[in-house]
Amino acid sequence: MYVLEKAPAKINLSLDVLYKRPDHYHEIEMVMTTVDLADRIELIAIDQNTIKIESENRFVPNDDRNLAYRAAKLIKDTYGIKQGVIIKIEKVIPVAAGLAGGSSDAAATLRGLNKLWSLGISIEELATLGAKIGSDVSFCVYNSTAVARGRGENITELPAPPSCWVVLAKPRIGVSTQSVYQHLKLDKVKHPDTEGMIAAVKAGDFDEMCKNIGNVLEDVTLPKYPEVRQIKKLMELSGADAVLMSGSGPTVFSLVKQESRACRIYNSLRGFCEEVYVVRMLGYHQTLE
Ligand SMILES: C[C@@](CO)(OP(=O)(O)O)[C@H](O)COP(=O)(O)OP(=O)(O)OC[C@H]1O[C@@H](n2ccc(N)nc2=O)[C@H](O)[C@@H]1O
Ligand SMILES: Nc1ncnc2c1ncn2[C@@H]1O[C@H](COP(=O)(O)OP(=O)(O)O)[C@@H](O)[C@H]1O
Repeated sequence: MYVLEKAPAKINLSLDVLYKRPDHYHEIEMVMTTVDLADRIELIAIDQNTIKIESENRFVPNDDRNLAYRAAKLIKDTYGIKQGVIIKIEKVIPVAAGLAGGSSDAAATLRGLNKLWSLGISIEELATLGAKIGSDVSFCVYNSTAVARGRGENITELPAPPSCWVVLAKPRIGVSTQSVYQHLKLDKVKHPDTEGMIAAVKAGDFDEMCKNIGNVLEDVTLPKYPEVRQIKKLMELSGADAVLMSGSGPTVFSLVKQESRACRIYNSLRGFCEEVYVVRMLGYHQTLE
């Protein structure tokens, strides 16, 4: 018996930080969606009561540090499951990129094991479990478009945004999410209009969506890593409708209506950046059933 799950990357259309909380997390408000750049997760039932991770990507741990391993352990411990599983991860999403690849693998594992072991857990319950693994996992469980509040685990779903091309470019640097949050000067940031973004998504208004795009974490990552700023500039000059850094970075994405422009941005970035992708905006949950 096996189950296949698609684990798409997320992008933050808007990301606002409201205040620092006593538990050292930040209270945030973000509009998030998914793009068609996805890891493939295969879950294979085995008789032995163990969890085994198989991945060929050298940046992905294949032990209990893997977020997919943690997801399987959590579901086994919570529901007293004595069966085991092999989790094969075919990595497509760049690692430590601000695209929540690890969180999406964990979420796909939660959804997939719910099917493999016929547990009948609701999506809300899976999202609550996911929050124990990381702040972005709850959103990734829904795997659609949503406003995320709290530390990221409080999810209100939205309709899929108007579809468009998304060009993603990741420079060869790693960014620590924790450090970016730590260095944020909240008294200095320009807050994005979250309500404006929500209204644009609900109305399916691409131009308004582009106007309301914003991410306060750029204030930390852009000055520290000039290559991220350069990628933004290059995308803007190449005709993107909107350009933003995803999450804490370093990936930058463009939203583009016209395919020919998406190709132009891709080509101008390829000479500068190794990891560049042109994909469609997804924004809704896809299954094989
Ligand atoms: C910035 C965002 C935006 O979507 O994404 P990424 O850039 O990581 O993709 C998220 O908020 C990241 O979510 P995630 O990567 O799951 O974070 P976690 O593992 O829970 O936390 C990593 C660290 O980030 C900080 N953190 C995270 C979330 C939050 N609301 N406030 C915080 O201050 C904390 O210092 C925490 O120790
Ligand atoms: N399944 C996984 N895929 C990718 N990274 C993982 C996974 N499990 C654990 N990690 C670890 O999580 C860290 C953050 O990875 P990732 O989720 O790709 O980035 P981000 O939080 O920037 O979106 C990586 O440094 C990696 O070592």
